[in-house]
Amino acid sequence: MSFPVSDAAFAISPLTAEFRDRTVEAHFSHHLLPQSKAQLRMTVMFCASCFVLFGITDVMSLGWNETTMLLVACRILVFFIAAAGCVVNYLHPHSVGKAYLTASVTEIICLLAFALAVVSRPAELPWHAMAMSIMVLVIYLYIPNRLIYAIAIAIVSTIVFVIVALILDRLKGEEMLTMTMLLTLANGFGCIAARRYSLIRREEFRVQSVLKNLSERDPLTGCHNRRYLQQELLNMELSRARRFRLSLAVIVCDIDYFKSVNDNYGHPAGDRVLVAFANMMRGMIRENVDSLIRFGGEEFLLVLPETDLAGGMHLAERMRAALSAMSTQVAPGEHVGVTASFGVTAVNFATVSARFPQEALIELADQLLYAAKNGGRNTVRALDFHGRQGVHAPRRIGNGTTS
Ligand SMILES: Nc1nc2c(ncn2[C@@H]2O[C@H](COP(=O)(O)OP(=O)(O)OP(=O)(O)O)[C@@H](O)[C@H]2O)c(=O)[nH]1
Repeated sequence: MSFPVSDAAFAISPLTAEFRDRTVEAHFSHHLLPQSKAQLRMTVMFCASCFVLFGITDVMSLGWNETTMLLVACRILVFFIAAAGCVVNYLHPHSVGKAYLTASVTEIICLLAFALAVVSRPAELPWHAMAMSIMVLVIYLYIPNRLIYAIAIAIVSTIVFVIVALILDRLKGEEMLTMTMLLTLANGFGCIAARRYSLIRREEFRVQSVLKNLSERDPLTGCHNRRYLQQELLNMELSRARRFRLSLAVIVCDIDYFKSVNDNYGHPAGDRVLVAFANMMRGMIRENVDSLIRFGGEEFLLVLPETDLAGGMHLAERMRAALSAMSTQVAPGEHVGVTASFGVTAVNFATVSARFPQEALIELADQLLYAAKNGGRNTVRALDFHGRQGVHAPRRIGNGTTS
């Protein structure tokens, strides 16, 4: 996972202790999902098992009668609801919402069953108050859930418990006050600790994302860098295309006579031209599908999944035409226009079955780029990749000519 990051993207809402930006929050949740699901499974089943085990105290307190049977049945129901939630999460390993739903539903059903035990065994109210404090802490700190859901469930259940205690009228005034204060403290400390935990995990995620971006992206243009292309992206896209027998196109492009831009207008002006070129190309590709890589100084590479040679050529030609019609302001009143040369290749895994090193595809696109440079620049050269190179004469488009 990698996405362009800015400080603003990592702003956290003080109310929810989550990232304000929903996309960043979704990245964060998915990043933690395997760990959260494992923790959810373990904690929910452990809590549900303990809850069933406490059925022994129902039998010891009430004997074996209809109320006891109802309580034990409720405890077993909680266990099965928790288990069903775990199965649902196992079947939907990528769903964050189902993890939160399982946590919340199990907690609510468990608290309802607990309320029944409290009403059925009113003499043990002080013990139930202690159990309630522990349950509140478990909700805040032990079962992974959104903080706002945990707060809502813990506070509402505490209020309901206090109301039930008042109705049962088993405690003296000062006992009632002590119990309410202890439950309030459990909620306060639980909430503060859960909030801190939530903030610390998000800060860790922010640091990790920033480091990942530094290692995978070019700081000037925000494009992915060559390291990311060679170590992750190309291998991943080639494997996917091979698995589903799809086409994959690669475009390599390089600004023509870029040295003269630096020489005539200065290095900062050259930087502006590079950024403008990268932004222009980024605006023309499919978001979250295609990738734009800064391959070298003024050389860029595009990886286009599910794209054949015709599609790659069409895009390269549109980019070539757009760049040659564009000018970049490099100083007040000073504009620079540049052109670029393009090499395009595509491999179709419906027909190519032989394995080849991933560099071979880039090498062919690079050779086509240099053919475009030698052929006069501001041109697109394209050739299908067959697993071997140089089988056909490259097709040349651009400058109004196609052959
Ligand atoms: N401003 C700026 N210039 C860069 C950057 N990276 C590389 N360059 C410059 O890009 C220029 C590349 O020049 P050459 O390799 O000679 O290529 P060219 O002038 O574009 O000529 P052709 O590619 O043959 O059309 C060099 O002057 C590098 O210093 C950068 O990040 N910013």
